Amino acid sequence: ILDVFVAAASVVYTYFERDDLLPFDSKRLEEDLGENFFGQHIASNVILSAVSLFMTDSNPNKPLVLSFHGTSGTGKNHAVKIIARNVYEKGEDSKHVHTYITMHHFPHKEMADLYSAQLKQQIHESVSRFPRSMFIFDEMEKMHPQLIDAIKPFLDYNARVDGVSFRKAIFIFLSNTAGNVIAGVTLDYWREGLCRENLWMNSKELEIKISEKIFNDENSGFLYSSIIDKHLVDHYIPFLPLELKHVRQCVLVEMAHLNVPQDSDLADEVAGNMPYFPKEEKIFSLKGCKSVRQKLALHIDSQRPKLSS
Ligand SMILES: Nc1ncnc2c1ncn2[C@@H]1O[C@H](COP(=O)(O)OP(=O)(O)OP(=O)(O)O)[C@@H](O)[C@H]1O
Repeated sequence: ILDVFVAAASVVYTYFERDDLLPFDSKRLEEDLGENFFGQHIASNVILSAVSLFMTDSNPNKPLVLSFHGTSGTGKNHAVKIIARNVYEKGEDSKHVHTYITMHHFPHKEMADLYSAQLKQQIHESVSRFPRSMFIFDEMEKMHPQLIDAIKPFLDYNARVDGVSFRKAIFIFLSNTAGNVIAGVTLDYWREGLCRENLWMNSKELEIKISEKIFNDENSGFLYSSIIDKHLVDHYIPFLPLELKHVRQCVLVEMAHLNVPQDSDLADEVAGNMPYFPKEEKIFSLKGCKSVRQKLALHIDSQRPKLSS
C-alpha cells in the first residue's frame, strides 16, 4: 500500500511540477529573441545561453540569478516577458511568475521588517508548490538592502530552506543602476566609428565598469547588500541605449499591434520625432522604445479627418 501511495504521490508531484511549464526549446527562444528583441546583442546572447543551460539541466546546483541593467525603455521588462513566454504556457501571466515592483510593493522603508518576513514566506511557499517558479524584482536600485538580504538565502549554492530546495527557481533583478555607464561606453564606441555589434562584455572594460558602478553606487541597494560579496548573481547583463533604427523597428511592431498597415514613412516619422541624446549627435533614444505605441497612436489620430464642431 505504501508503494502505491508513493507512486501516486510521485505522479501528482510530476503533474504539478509540469503544470504550465512548456517543454523547453532553445531554438524557439533564439528565434523569439532574434525576431522581437532589437539592438541588444549582448543581452540576447547571455540570456539565450544562461536560460538554455539552466532549463536543460535537470539538477542545477543553484537557482538562476540574472541582473538586468540599462536606462529606461531599453527592453529589460520586455526581455523578462520573452523569457517567461518561453518557459511557461501562459508566459508572464503564469501563476508561477511573481513580480515585485519596489515602490509599489515595498513603498515604506520603515516597514522593511514586515516586508522581509512576507517576502520570505511568499518565495518559500511558491517554490515549495512549484520549484520552477520565477521571481522578478523591478526597480532593484530602490529596494531596501534588508529586503535584498532577505532574498539571499534563496539564491545560494544548493539553497535549501526549511526542507525546500530553490535550485530550480529563476530570479531576475531589473535596475537602471549603471545605465549611464553602459550608455557612455556605447557612445564612446560609436564616436570611434566602431560597429555596435562588436561591443561585448570584455570590450572597453564594459564588465568591470558595470560592476564598479553597481558595487559603488550609493543609490543602489546592492551596495549595502551581501548578495554581491557572495557572488550569487550569475550574470550582470547590460542593456545598450537604442538607436533610431531600433526605435523604428519598435514602431513597426506597434503598427501590427494596433492593426494598422505597415507604413515605412510613418515609421520613420514617429521614430524621428522621439527625443535623442547626446544633444549634439542625437544618437540614442532618450526613452528607448518606451511610449512608442502612444506616439504612433497620436500620429495616426492626427492624420484622421477632424470632425467639425
Ligand atoms: N530592445 C527592445 N526590443 C524590442 N522592443 C523593445 C525593446 N526595448 C523596449 N521595447 C519596447 O518598449 C516597451 C518598453 O520597454 P521596457 O518596459 O522593456 O523597458 P525597461 O528597460 O524595462 O524600462 P524601465 O527601466 O523604465 O522599466 C516594451 O514593452 C517593448 O514593447
